[in-house]
Amino acid sequence: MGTILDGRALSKDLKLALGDKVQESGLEPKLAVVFDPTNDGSRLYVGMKQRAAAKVGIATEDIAVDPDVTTEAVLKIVADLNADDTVTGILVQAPLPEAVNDQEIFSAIAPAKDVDGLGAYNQGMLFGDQQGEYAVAATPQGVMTMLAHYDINPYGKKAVVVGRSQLFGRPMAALLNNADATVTLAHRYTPREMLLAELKDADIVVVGVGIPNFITGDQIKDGAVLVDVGMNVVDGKATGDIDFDSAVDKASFITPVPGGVGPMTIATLLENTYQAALNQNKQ
Ligand SMILES: NC(=O)C1=CN([C@@H]2O[C@H](COP(=O)(O)OP(=O)(O)OC[C@H]3O[C@@H](n4cnc5c(N)ncnc54)[C@H](OP(=O)(O)O)[C@@H]3O)[C@@H](O)[C@H]2O)C=CC1
Ligand SMILES: Nc1nc(=O)c2c([nH]1)NC[C@@H]1CN(c3ccc(C(=O)N[C@@H](CCC(=O)O)C(=O)O)cc3)C=[N+]21
Repeated sequence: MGTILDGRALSKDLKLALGDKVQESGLEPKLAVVFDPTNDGSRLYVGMKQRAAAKVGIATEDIAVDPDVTTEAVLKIVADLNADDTVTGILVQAPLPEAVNDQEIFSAIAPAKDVDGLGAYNQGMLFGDQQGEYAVAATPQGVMTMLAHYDINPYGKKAVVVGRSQLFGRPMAALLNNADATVTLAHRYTPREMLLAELKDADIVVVGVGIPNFITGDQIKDGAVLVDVGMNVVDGKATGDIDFDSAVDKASFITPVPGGVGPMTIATLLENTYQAALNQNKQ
């Protein structure tokens, strides 16, 4: 049976250490969270992020947008937060209402306050594998932290990332590439046979498409590392994109859902928020 990559336990340790760092720093980080309160997922995840922030000494301020809000109105909200010196980090929880172009909003966040690393500046730094201080998207960065914790080194490995969103797949592929894996980035238009051939050959598979049990044990190589980013609700329960029961015996390592990538995302967001406050204080 594969070893469980226990994101919940690791995130607890990270948050404990972070709480100490925040306290010792004397900083007062404040994270502004812009979100659509009519989206059930956003309400749930924003609530989780705020409770976790409070525990490590990071203040939050929520800014709920109206369902009929325009891109212009959200750009104004972001501009005001950029100009507010008491706000050290800004998180725009995706998705915002239909009419809003999320990517345009991410890129309007001042790079130093873009704690989710989703704006063009921070993503550009990541894609160029640039040196220096910049925030990396919390979900893929959390996955890398988890791999490192379990001594899983992507160097020289074949990695397949399924899903290519700005939030997950694109930065995930960039991080694995920067770590010297050979990376395939699959998506909706990857022919089924091509995807299956890639999966059979992959040492590391990271999946986030939003389809319950999209990947099954028979599709993967013996001893593969499986990371499940998917977060679906099936019969009221959090369910991933990997069919855990059929995959666990073939994998060398596997993340559970819940308790895998999700908690790592939150811990990483908080670390990014502390780091942003620290960097702003240096200037
Ligand atoms: N645990 C966590 O911390 C997080 C979990 N999530 C979860 O991860 C999942 C994906 O989220 P997100 O990236 O934001 O979602 P998006 O809807 O933005 O992206 C979904 C991606 O999956 C691809 N896709 C859809 N269908 C298929 C298919 N049949 N075969 C291959 N690829 C396919 C899409 O391809 P195309 O680009 O061609 O349309 C797209 O790139 C969701 O379940 C979400 O809840 C997301 C972020 C954080
Ligand atoms: N700008 C932005 N940044 C994000 O990071 C972002 C986003 N927008 N939009 C939506 C997705 C989704 N997401 C999750 C984070 C944690 C859990 C999480 O902790 N899940 C628990 C389970 C929760 C449950 O039981 O339902 C777990 O996996 O153990 C889930 C999902 C962050 N996202």
